Amino acid sequence: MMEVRFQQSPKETSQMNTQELRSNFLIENLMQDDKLNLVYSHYDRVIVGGAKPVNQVLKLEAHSELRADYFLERRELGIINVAGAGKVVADGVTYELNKLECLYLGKGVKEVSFASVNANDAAIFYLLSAPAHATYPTVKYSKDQASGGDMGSQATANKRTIYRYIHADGIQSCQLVMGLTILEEGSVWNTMPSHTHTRRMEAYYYFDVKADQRVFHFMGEPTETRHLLVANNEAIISPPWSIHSGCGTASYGFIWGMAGENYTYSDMDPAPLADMR
Ligand SMILES: O=C[C@H](O)[C@@H](O)CC(=O)C(=O)O
Ligand SMILES: [Zn+2]
Repeated sequence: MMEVRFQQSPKETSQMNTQELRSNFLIENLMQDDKLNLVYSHYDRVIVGGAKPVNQVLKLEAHSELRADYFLERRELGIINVAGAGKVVADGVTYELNKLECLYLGKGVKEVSFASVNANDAAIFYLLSAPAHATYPTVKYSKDQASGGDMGSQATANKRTIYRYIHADGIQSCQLVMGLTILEEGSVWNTMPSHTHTRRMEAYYYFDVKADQRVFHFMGEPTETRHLLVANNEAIISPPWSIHSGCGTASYGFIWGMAGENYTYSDMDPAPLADMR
């Protein structure tokens, strides 16, 4: 199933109540047993998806909205598994994907399916897709192959490691940039000080959030911040003009991904705390 979400202006967003914010920017129920769910965002035409195969093999279908013969006819796809051992089959080739391994599939791959190795320890695949106009090769990366970077400090409760998988110095793509961030135990803040990049939208997917914990995710223009209460395995569509930053009630991990004008991970416009409201 695929849901389509259109864009919202900064002004419109500033007038939304909690439920309106949630239904526009939060993706609940992304990961459901034996389902492949997709949300098509009109911000840079990025598709956020989730596949949780338990007893079944799940196929990536071309939804009619794409008017394409197959999903990756004019798109590229990044896949990261956040749970038990899994398998992705792409045009007959099987790729085993363990927790926090990433697979990039380029434009032109016709058949894609997802399966778990053990039904009682199912894989959970997070998917992020953007339009593509050239084919880059299929590449798999483990977490160790990703270029890492330690950020933040214990004193500001944001000691974390950033793993970049799909980016200029890693797996090559047309426009997709993708990786993940792991917070150290006791660290709860991500992306603080926060930033915007009006040249690229961003999608967040929070994982390893304990069942009784939550992340307060902050969004909005730097001078009009709002928040969303986020539980495990939920995703967020972050408009290009919005900050994206979160504070958990315990540590967690999240997958970030971007698409849009440029391909420069470090291109960020800082939103200094003193200027934020
Ligand atoms: O544009 C980059 C993204 O917002 C994230 O990579 C930031 C992040 O993972 C972090 O600071 O924890
Ligand atoms: Zn960002």
